[in-house]
Amino acid sequence: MGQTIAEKIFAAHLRDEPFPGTRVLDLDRVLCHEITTPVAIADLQWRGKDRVFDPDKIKAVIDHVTPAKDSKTAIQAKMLRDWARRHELKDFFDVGRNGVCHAIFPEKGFIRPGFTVIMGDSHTCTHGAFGAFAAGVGTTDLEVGILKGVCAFREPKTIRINLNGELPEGVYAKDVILFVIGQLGVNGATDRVIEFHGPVIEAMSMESRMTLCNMAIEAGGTCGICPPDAVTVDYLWPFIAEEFTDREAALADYSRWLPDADAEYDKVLDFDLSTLQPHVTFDYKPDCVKPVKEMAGTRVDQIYIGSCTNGRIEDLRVAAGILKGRRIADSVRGIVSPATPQIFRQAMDEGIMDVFMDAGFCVTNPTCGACLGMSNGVLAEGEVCASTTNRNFNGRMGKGGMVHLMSPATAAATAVTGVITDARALLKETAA
Ligand SMILES: CC(C)[C@H](C(=O)O)[C@@H](O)C(=O)O
Ligand code: SF4
Repeated sequence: MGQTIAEKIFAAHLRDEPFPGTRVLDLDRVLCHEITTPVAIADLQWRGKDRVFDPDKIKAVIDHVTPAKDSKTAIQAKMLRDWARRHELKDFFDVGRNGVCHAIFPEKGFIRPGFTVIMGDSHTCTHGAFGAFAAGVGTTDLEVGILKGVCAFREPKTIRINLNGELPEGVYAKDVILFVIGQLGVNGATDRVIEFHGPVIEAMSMESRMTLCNMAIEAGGTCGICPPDAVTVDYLWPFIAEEFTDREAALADYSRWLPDADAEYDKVLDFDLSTLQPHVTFDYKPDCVKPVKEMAGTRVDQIYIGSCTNGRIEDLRVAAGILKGRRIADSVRGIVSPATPQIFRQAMDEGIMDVFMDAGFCVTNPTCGACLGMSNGVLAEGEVCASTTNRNFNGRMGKGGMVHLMSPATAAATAVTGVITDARALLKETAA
């Protein structure tokens, strides 16, 4: 019987099969941040097991609230920092060099096709964009991962989603994933891996594929996976050039992770996206989605562009394309958080930061901050935020606040008008 991508990765990493349906896998990466890892560190210390399985394979960053905003977050950061130093982790990103975990780790080339990756963070699924199996885990699994470099998973069942056609202009990966979550529902992929296929994926950059896989968890998915291809190889080339004679050789090697033609899927879904509209969420669940035009005119107070979903250079470029020569509405405040220092610098070099500042945006350092309502843009009760993030749960960005999830293009257009707006209308104006 043929295998899916996840089944191939599982077979190549199998360490043990303690019970039928459960597989213990060797891990290639254990990723850490300052919110969940300190809990694991404290417990390992308490058990007298303050050790790490491999200081090269464990990567750590302070990203959720940084620089620290109060004593609590300062202590969390210090615990991670002291631990990273104590165990001589090869890669640890502290203030000044830090960025949002799911943006900075791929940017440094840490994720490769066929890898197994865990992190104490639900959006670890992002890394599946590279053809890896990447899953968010709880504290106990994180502790075992740190200590032994293994993790137990259920046998992977996969939903295959074929994204057919060609995305219309002004429609982006975020619109695709919001639409897909709307179709699946918030539990539609629970305990399932989502394999994305089709011409829409093939045409996507790695940044867009990360946006797509990032929100697999919002449909309950363990991991979103894109098949590795020439786009993957091009993105990784600076990091893998010494391993392979040329890009063709890398592509040939990575092709072993592609699913077999006779792979068995739990479900296969086909969507033709040739007429897809920009999408936005309403209410407090990520599967409550509508075309932007049905929400047009909805008042907002704040616009947030950033996060592990949409804080990458491609996102900032799209938003700046709409903001250039325009100012945000007097009734709103705009906040942009480039997801990593490299993205920040690139945006400065390309004049994108000037566009944001001229438009009236506040530019913050790279951090999760506002995304989970912890710093740099918390909403007051009754306030509404147009946001490029991935969660619209009640109070997510501040108690009593409401979040509408959307693409960077829709967010930028909404900043200009002060109400939810289809960016294509503004783009037409620019062209005229
Ligand atoms: C802090 C962390 C545990 C959390 C997560 O796992 O998702 C955060 O990143 C989020 O997005 O809410
Ligand atoms: S940017 Fe938001 S969703 Fe992503 S890891 Fe940070 S808090 Fe979680």
